Amino acid sequence: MFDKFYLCKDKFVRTMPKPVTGFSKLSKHQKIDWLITHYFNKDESFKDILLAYWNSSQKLQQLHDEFIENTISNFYLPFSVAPNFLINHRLFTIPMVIEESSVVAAASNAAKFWMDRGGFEAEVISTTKNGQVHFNYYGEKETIFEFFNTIKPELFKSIVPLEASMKKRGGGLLDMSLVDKTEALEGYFYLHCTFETADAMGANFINSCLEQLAKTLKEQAEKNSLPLEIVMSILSNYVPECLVRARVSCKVDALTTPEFEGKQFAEKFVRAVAIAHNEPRRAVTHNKGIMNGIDAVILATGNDFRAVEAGIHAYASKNGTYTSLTHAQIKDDIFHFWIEVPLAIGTVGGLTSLHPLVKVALAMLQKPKATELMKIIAVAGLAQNFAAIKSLVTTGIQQGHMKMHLMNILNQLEATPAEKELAVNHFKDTTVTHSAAINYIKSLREN
Ligand SMILES: CC(C)(COP(=O)([O-])OP(=O)([O-])OC[C@H]1O[C@@H](n2cnc3c(N)ncnc32)[C@H](O)[C@@H]1OP(=O)([O-])[O-])[C@@H](O)C(=O)NCCC(=O)NCCSC(=O)C[C@@](C)(O)CC(=O)[O-]
Ligand SMILES: NC(=O)C1=CN([C@@H]2O[C@H](COP(=O)(O)OP(=O)(O)OC[C@H]3O[C@@H](n4cnc5c(N)ncnc54)[C@H](O)[C@@H]3O)[C@@H](O)[C@H]2O)C=CC1
Repeated sequence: MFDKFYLCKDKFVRTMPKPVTGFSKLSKHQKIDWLITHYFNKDESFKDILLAYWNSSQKLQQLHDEFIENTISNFYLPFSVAPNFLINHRLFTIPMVIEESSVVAAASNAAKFWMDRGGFEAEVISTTKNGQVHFNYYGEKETIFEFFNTIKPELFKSIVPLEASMKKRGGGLLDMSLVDKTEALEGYFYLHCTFETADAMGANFINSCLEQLAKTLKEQAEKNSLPLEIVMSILSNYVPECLVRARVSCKVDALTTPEFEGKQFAEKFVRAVAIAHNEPRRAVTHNKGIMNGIDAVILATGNDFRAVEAGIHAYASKNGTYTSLTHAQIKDDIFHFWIEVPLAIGTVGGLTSLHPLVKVALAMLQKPKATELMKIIAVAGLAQNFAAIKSLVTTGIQQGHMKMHLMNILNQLEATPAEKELAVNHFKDTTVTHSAAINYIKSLREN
């Protein structure tokens, strides 16, 4: 498999396999064979695994193959649902795609809890996206600002054909301004452009507009003998003007359950959120719990989770310190809990109309507009955070999480269906730990 071994600091190290050219032009089978030869010591069992995940429908498999490049197989994640989400008085079952046990149970648990207490309220605060044309200019500042103001109508005109359809949908380029960043970086300016993109996330639409704007800017600069150099044109995934808020509230007494007293629970809960507001080490984990919900719906609805993640974490740091995305308070004996997150997502475009399971997810959500989906996603994040904090300040996270994780441990131990049934019963009233599960299965097998 490897070309040769060589000695390095008294250890034998295997050399890297040879680089390959033209890999992208090989067929799928050839790509797999190349990998099996060069990385798997010709062990065909790896090939069997890859092939076992191919879809039996050739058409469906080809669709997946063509989503990205150099595809060799499919990587499954569970497609799950969390029912009983009452959002603005409408009941939803939310599709979730995630690998981590207990997330869906937690979302369902929080949904059920709040359904009995009036449900979630959600509102979209704003929907504006943005992008920049970054350029270098080392001349007089006054000249470039004057030039920009003169050619602004020309810039708008240059993208008219590109935005015609988007305009019909109520979207398009909203405005443009010239930003001077020379204090941060010598000679650095950018055109800051704002857009509405209706039901699309809009990345490709915005990028096309920006590239045309850059071209026009360059042409006009040349006409006016202005020494201006375009560096790049790209949308921003920081979208603090594309914001959604979701909230729950109820009387503190209404939080009382057989396990805990409402006032004490609410105070501890508010304290936990305050800790996340004041300590970045906690804030990161707190927000990770929120992203459990958000990412799962983003994935199920075919949206771009990298874009959403990057934007949300930047928003969590907007005041200079990384902090909680959720807020909680008790006012006049009412418990309030809310989230505010930027979400540039789409219900058309991208993968949304291509992946058959995304179609199922969007149909399950009653074919939402992008603004509706923003609300649902924010609610999923809030619910997830509520469930996690509820556990953290009462039973601790491990009790519920490990109860759900038990099946993964049993699968690792290759437990039989009978062993699984016995183990689930055994751990109903006993805390699950990895070693406790191993010992239990061991004891079953010894007897
Ligand atoms: C795990 C639970 C829900 C158990 O909670 P429980 O009270 O033991 O649940 P239950 O068995 O009494 O069932 C009540 C309801 O919970 C849901 N539920 C319950 N079990 C299931 C299941 N198997 N499948 C689907 N739904 C389930 C379901 O809605 C069910 O109602 P029903 O369907 O019976 O009418 C609870 O302990 C919980 O919410 N824990 C929090 C778990 C969590 O947050 N997990 C995320 C992973 S940990 C992490 O990554 C984030 C973290 C924690 O670090 C973030 C942070 O620090 O902030
Ligand atoms: N930095 C980033 O976030 C980047 C993301 N991307 C990718 O771009 C994709 C998203 O870009 P989009 O432009 O949204 O997708 P897209 O390129 O599929 O375009 C969506 C198109 O749908 C049409 N459309 C039909 N009905 C519409 C409606 N009701 N509202 C709005 N548009 C409607 C419009 O022509 C619109 O331009 C994602 O796959 C994302 O991963 C691409 C480049 C960079």
